Amino acid sequence: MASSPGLKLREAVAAEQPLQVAGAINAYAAMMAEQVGFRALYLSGAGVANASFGLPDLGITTLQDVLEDIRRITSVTELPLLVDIDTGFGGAFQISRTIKEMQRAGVAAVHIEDQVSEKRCGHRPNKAMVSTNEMVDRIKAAVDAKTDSSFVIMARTDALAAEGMEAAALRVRKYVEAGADMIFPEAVGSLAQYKQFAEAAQVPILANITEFGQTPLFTIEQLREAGVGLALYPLSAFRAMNAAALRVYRTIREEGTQQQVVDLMQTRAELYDFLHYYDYENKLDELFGTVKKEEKGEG
Ligand SMILES: C[C@](O)(C(=O)O)[C@H](CC(=O)O)C(=O)O
Ligand SMILES: [Mg+2]
Repeated sequence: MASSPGLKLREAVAAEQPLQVAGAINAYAAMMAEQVGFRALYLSGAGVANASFGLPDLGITTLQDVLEDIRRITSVTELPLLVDIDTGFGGAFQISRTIKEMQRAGVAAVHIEDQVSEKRCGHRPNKAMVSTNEMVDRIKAAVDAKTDSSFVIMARTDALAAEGMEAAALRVRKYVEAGADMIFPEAVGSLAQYKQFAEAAQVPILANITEFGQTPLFTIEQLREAGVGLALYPLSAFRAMNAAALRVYRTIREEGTQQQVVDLMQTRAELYDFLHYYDYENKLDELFGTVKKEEKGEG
C-alpha cells in the first residue's frame, strides 16, 4: 500500500486549507464528488440513518449498518473517507471493535462524540453530554485500537450549546491530551468561536457547515481566516437530491408525465460517464466479443 487512508487524509489536510470534505450518501455520490475534484469524503451518521434506513438521527443505527455503507463507498473511490461513528456504538471494548472494523474497511478517520448514547442531531436542542472523564475514556479506547498510527481519531464535542465556550474549550484540551488527532466542535455559531476552538485544540479543527442548523454557511475564505482545518458539507447533496426527487414524484403523479422535470435530471450519458460505463462495455467486448461473433457465425 503506497499510502494508508489515514495518511492520505492527513496529506490532504496539509495541502488544502481548509480541506473541503464532501458528504457522500452512497457509492455513486462518492464517485461524483471524487470526479469533480474533492480530496476527501464523509459518511454521515444522519445520512446512514435517514437514507439507508428511513430512520431519524437518534443513535438507532448500529456499527454493522454503517459498515455496510462504508464498504460500498471505499470499494469505488481512492479518496480518504471520514466516518461519523456517533458515540462509538457502546462501551470501551465496543469502541475498540468499531475502530478496528473501520480500519479494516478502508476508512481514513472517524469522529466520536461526547453526547450520551441516546444522542441527537448536533443542531437540535436538549442534547445531554457525558462527563469529560467518560469522553476521555472513549478517546483512550479509540486511540488504543489503532493498528495504523496514521488513522485519524477526531473527537467531536457537542458541549458548546449546553456548557458554553469556556467549558467546551476545556473539554477540547482534555480530548487532545487523551490522543485525539483532530477536533470537531459542533453547532458553532460564530467565526470568533472557531478561532477560540482552534486556539484551544492546536490540532486541525473541523467546521460542520450543515444547512438549516446553528452554524451560518460560512465561506471557505472565512473559515481559513478563522483557523479551521476542515470544512464539512455532510448532507448538502443529499438534501438537494431529496428536493429534486420530491418534485419529480409529485410532477409525475399530478401531471401524468415527467416532461416538465426532465431538466432536473442527470442524463443517461452523464450517469454513464461518472460510472465509467463504457470501460465495462469495452471490457465485455474484449473478453467475449469474438465468441459472440463466432456464435453468430460471423467469426
Ligand atoms: C454531521 C452530522 O453529525 C451527520 O450525521 O451528518 C449531523 C448533520 C446534520 O444533522 O445536519 C449533525 O450535525 O449532527
Ligand atoms: Mg451525525
